[in-house]
Amino acid sequence: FVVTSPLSSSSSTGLFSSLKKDPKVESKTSDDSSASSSSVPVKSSEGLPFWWEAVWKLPIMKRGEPGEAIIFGDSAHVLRTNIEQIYGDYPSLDGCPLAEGELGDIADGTMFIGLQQYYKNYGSPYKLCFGPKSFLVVSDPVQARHVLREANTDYDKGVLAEILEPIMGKGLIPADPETWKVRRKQIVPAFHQAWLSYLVGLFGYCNEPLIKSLNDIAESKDRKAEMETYFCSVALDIIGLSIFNYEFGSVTQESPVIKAVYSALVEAEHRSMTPAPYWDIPLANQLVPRLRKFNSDLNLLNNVLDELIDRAKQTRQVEDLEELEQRNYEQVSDPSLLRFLVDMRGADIDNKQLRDDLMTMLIAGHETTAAVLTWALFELTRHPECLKEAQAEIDRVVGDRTPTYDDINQLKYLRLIIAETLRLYPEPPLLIRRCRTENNIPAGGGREATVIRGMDMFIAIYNIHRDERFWPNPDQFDPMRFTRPYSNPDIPGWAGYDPTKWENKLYPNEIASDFAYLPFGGGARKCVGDEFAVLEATVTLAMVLRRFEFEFDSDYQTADKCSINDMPKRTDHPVGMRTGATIHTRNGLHMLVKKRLLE
Ligand code: HEM
Repeated sequence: FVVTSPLSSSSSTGLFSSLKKDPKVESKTSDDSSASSSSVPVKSSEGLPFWWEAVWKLPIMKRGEPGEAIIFGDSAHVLRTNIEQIYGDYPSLDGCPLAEGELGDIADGTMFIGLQQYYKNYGSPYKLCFGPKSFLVVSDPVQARHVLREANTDYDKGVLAEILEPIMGKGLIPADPETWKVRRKQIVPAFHQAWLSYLVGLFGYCNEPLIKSLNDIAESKDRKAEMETYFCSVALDIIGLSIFNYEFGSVTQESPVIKAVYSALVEAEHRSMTPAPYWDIPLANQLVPRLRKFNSDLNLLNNVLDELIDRAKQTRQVEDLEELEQRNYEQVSDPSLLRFLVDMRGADIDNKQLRDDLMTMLIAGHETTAAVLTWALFELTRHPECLKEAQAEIDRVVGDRTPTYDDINQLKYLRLIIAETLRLYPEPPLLIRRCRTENNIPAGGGREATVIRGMDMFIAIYNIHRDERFWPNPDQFDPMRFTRPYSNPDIPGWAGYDPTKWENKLYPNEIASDFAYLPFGGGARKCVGDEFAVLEATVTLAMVLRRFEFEFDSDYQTADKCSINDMPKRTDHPVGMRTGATIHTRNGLHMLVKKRLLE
């Protein structure tokens, strides 16, 4: 979930610098939305000195078997990549061009936008070096499908796992393949239908404090609300109650535990942006004030989770999986996912593993949903016609009731709004992988490439979602696009988008789009909380949009800023975009709130 950007210390000269302007590469304008793999031909290997291929191949011959340390392979690759760059006339034998451009394009906290510009110049995949690291950037559905589904066992979470391990331990996201296999099998059934149906009511309950707070704001003199913060709070309350039966109450109060959650999130984000893992240096955790604070917050959080786990274990009632899946949740005093995991027969999990699972869920399921709610409200406020249609649907289906599971099924337009928001603002915008063994990726709409063992990779979901070869008018907010089929015969191996393939599902998924739409990833490591998240976002939007109207707070729209209707990726945009683990606003979503006049 973390976008790594180990950029800040890399200089723009010297062996390990690769980002400089190349006058030979003609930049397309920033409005171009498709990439052309032919814009930068990969140099031919004909006429090469005999030693070049030997230099390139030598480190590969020395690489060990999957599962062994990969440091050598990785360093060797970087060295080669840098040699390729310095002696620019030699081809890249893995088939990928080396991206060159202004460092500022990706160093300002919006890395995914810089990567999109390189994609327009270089196609997919291209290679990027910063500091002592190099990454392959994949921006093609056929290639993404290959890495995530067909060759998924050849890849692991690499640098992401290294960053998250101190926080999430062996939770599902950073877990090594062996641990992951066991835990995934036990966690997936916990997201069963009876629980999800019950949760819809619980989501409604968690939204009540938000509705009350917005009511108070609407009645106040200035009517101002920073909605991103409110959505973060409601998402935290929902995760707390549904995953481990803990009431954060964060919409209405602050507490040391809530602060500790945010500290963990901020630290995960900070680490993702820091080139040198100084937290691994001996004694750093005792001496660096920032790390001392983080460790004490993490301890606090771990203690809370340990206590909840102990309590759940003390009251353990072992049941078979089938019995658990048929629980009548209306009569259960603790409906949490923790309870399910503890009660499952045969799942005698140690406390540390359970804590890692809970922490992972807390972090993975909180900011992501808050972000989709924030950007949905942002886009709906910019598109009043969509907002009106959504409100008419909510009035018709739900009215003043708390939504039920059946209601969510009928709120199709609202779900399309959520899907379209996730297309434009994927959370996270990049997936991270590391190659465990040499692998060839297919050309798709780009070029074939050989990925060597140890190579780090970004799968740039943001680029795929905003490419007009897969999504016509890609920057346009158009929820109804998911009702129209689309194909593009120019992309070999891409089956196109077929709306009939997600009938009876909650959202248009990666199967219907043949991996051109990946809001929840795809393949074996696909999000386990996808339906949970769509239900949660639909309930929250239904309850909020039924009762309130919003307008942008003009205090944030000053003369020196561009219009609210411009692309939020512009740095002078009043809302703006910034990458952390997810796409945040740069300046907050400042709104004026008004009660809705209902007939
Ligand atoms: C809108 C909300 C959400 C979005 C956009 C989202 C997105 C994603 C994506 C893209 C992945 C794949 C990561 C990868 O392949 O590297 C993922 C994995 C995961 N997500 Fe979500 N997620 C959301 C909500 C949730 C919720 C609510 C939960 C739990 C309650 C959750 C739990 C997880 C877990 C445990 C994984 C790791 C799965 C594995 O590796 O087996 N997510 N999510």
